[in-house]
Amino acid sequence: MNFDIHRVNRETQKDIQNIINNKTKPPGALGQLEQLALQVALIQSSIHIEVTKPTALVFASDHGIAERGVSIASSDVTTQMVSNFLAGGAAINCFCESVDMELKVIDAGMKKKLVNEPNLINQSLGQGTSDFSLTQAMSVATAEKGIGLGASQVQALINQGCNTVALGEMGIGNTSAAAAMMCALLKLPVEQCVGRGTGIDDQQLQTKRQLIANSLELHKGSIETPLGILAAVGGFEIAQMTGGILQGAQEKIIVLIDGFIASIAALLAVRMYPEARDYLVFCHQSDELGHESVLAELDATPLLNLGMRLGEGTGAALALPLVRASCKFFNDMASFAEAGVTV
Ligand SMILES: Cc1cc2ncn([C@H]3O[C@H](COP(=O)(O)O)[C@@H](O)[C@H]3O)c2cc1C
Ligand SMILES: O=C(O)c1cccnc1
Repeated sequence: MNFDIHRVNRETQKDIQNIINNKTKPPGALGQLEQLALQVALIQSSIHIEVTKPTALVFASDHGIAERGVSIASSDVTTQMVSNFLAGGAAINCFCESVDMELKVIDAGMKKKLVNEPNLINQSLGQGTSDFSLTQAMSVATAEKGIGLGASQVQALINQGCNTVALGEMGIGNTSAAAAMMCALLKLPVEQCVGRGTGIDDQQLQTKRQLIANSLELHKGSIETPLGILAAVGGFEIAQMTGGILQGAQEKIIVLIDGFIASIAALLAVRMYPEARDYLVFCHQSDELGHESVLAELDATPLLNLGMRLGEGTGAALALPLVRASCKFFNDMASFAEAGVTV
């Protein structure tokens, strides 16, 4: 799967910055919203910026490593939560509704299938990954297929007029996969990457760290490339989120990145195509250990820090009003000249 991703054109950056500086406020007084407006204006290459048909894609899949007691929940909960999403009862449903964002749920490879659910998009890569403490989570071919499937899902949204996509996930055990990927991508020890996920106790955390350290040793021959890392210790939902991010960047839309797991997909995408970074908006800082370092690596200052650690795309949905507010002030706030304000 090849992407044709270009950085934003920065020739107009000075003009855009001038527009922002001439708004009726002290220079820089809108803080991060000013950088956000600049980023969106560069992405859209326009001085009228907007959010159209914003959509959250939640990719759900299971993880063989979940059999090892690395989560407070069993893999069954992945499918149960997907039923909850489809019934409108989860946090992501509430937040999408409250910010007027469309929500789509994708089976990226759940262990337990759901039948007769017309609103569940089937892009299953299998019934969960293999246990990466024993073998590769998936083949390289499957990892590539996942990237392609995620990309096609985002392209379908773009075709319908969406210019802002949020990537979310549901997958019991996926903080183990994401943390293992983080160790491999950043060459950091487990103590700095592996956290408590859903809230495991000290004993489980020790088990999780040991398992991941041993797994990285097992896979050391195949974790030299981003794709190799995804195949060895990643997840089906992480593969599809990565593809979605890359397609969004290729098509120059706003890509909203949620918490720890989505940020690992973003890190992987940026390692594959550094140009993709320009299109990513980092929405919140999760309380999951490791997220802060991943954000620092990506030179990202998240918009929100609410002490959340949920995933599902919840942090991304909550940041959408800030993106809209940035567009609004950029388009409609009076300049000093227009308002006759002299400073
Ligand atoms: C009821 C419930 C709802 C969730 N919604 C998101 N997650 C989050 O927790 C999981 C990752 O944590 P770990 O690696 O510890 O399993 C993912 O499914 C993630 O989306 C949930 C987890 C649970 C239990
Ligand atoms: O930040 C996240 O994405 C996260 C953290 C803990 C559990 N699930 C998701």
